[in-house]
Amino acid sequence: MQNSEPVWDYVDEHSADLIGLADRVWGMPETLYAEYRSCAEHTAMLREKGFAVTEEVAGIPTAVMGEAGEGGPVIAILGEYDALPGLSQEANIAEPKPIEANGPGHGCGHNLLGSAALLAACALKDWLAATGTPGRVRYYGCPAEEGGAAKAFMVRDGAFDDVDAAITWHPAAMTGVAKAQSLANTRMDFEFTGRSSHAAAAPHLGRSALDAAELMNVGVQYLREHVPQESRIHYAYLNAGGTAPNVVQGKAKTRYAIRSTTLSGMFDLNARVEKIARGAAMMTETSVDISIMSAVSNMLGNKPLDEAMQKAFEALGGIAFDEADRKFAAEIQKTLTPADIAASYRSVGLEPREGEPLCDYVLPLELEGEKMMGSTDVADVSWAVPTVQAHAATHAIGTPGHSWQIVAQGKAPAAHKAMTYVSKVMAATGRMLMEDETLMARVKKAHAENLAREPYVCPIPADVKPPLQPRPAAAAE
Ligand SMILES: Nc1ccc(C(=O)N[C@@H](CCC(=O)O)C(=O)O)cc1
Repeated sequence: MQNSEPVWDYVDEHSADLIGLADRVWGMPETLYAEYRSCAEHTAMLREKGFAVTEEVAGIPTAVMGEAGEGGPVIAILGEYDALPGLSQEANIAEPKPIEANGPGHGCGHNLLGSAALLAACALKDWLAATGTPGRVRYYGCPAEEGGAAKAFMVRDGAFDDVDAAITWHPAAMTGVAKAQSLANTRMDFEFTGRSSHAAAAPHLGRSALDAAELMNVGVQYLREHVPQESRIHYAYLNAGGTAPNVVQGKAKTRYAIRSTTLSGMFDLNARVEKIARGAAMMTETSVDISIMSAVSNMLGNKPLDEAMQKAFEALGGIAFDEADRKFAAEIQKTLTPADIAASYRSVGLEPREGEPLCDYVLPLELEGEKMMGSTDVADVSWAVPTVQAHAATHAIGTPGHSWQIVAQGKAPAAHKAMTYVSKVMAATGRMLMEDETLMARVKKAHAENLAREPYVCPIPADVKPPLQPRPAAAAE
């Protein structure tokens, strides 16, 4: 049973347009600061819906902001539209089939994320206008969540300085308020420089940068025993020096992701990994250049905001999937292992169940699941302003993140239902914040208490700029 809520009709009025946007963005997957076409689509939609548009937020060409309303509190709704490399996949089939070999794909559902956020902003805009309520709603189109920390750069640039609270969501297997838990994460690059030489004729004259990179990795393997349990350290080779074994490699480059449950813990860990890199350079008589590519904080929670959003979820009830939705989700589940399916339940604190392809209920707020060990740049917004995040079931229970199965389900009717649904949850939460001054006061008090415990230090050094990508020729005017 759905109780009535003044903003929901406005969501329904705009939902067809925004579902169209989600499907178009699905079809033009763009990664890490190259989201020129997706951002242009979001910008055009903001204009069509009558928002005042600010382009290139924080100097990032693929970030956009739209505002509507006057006076009152400022509520930010955060959207994303970046895709992932290597996950190209056709829609609405339950077998792996890339559209373009090794091409990008929406493997984290950000085509839905951005569109549903913009839909919620449209509904709040109409409601503000219809009721004459003082208040402003902003849609922030944020690029490069996957590794680019765009929101952290936007926070650093002051993009949220006059915002009172932020609302967002993420596509998921289960529906409910997202627990405020994520790891702070620094992406640090290590470029070793040695001296190349003939590996057989004059090895004694060479100094191997590849050896240095490998010794650093070995050093970090030993470090793992002596770090707090919930740390994560992983790496990729950006340059292994070349393909010729008869060359002493003069250059090698790795990228590390260094993660911890707290900001201060991450800063400690960063310093320890840096020491190992310098040790490896010393051992091999090479030099190392260390730079931070991007970094995000851990997520801060806000109990009064979580409780307000839970009310919106409960007023709305679960997502009304139909038999066709369940049938396709069941087909997808056949491509998953029992462990995949059990993991979805355990992550939210439920015992695994059989014969349930889609989540059509709302999780209770008290349910304690497993800690989320990933990272997100929403966390930096959560330090800047009180922030709440919803999860809505856009895909079959058990679907792993960053998989072809997410892409395949990314413009299915079930995903569209979840998108409209979660827009209603976000719009209702925003409406409560705009109307209820005592709620806003409690939300702000909880936020101030969080910051009093540990102040925010931007995890990105002052001299590091976002790794922007040039505008592709095809997208130029
Ligand atoms: N609700 C979610 C938010 C983020 C992610 C995620 O996979 N994030 C990436 C990138 C995170 C980052 O910005 O450091 C990661 O953890 O590696 C997954 C679910």
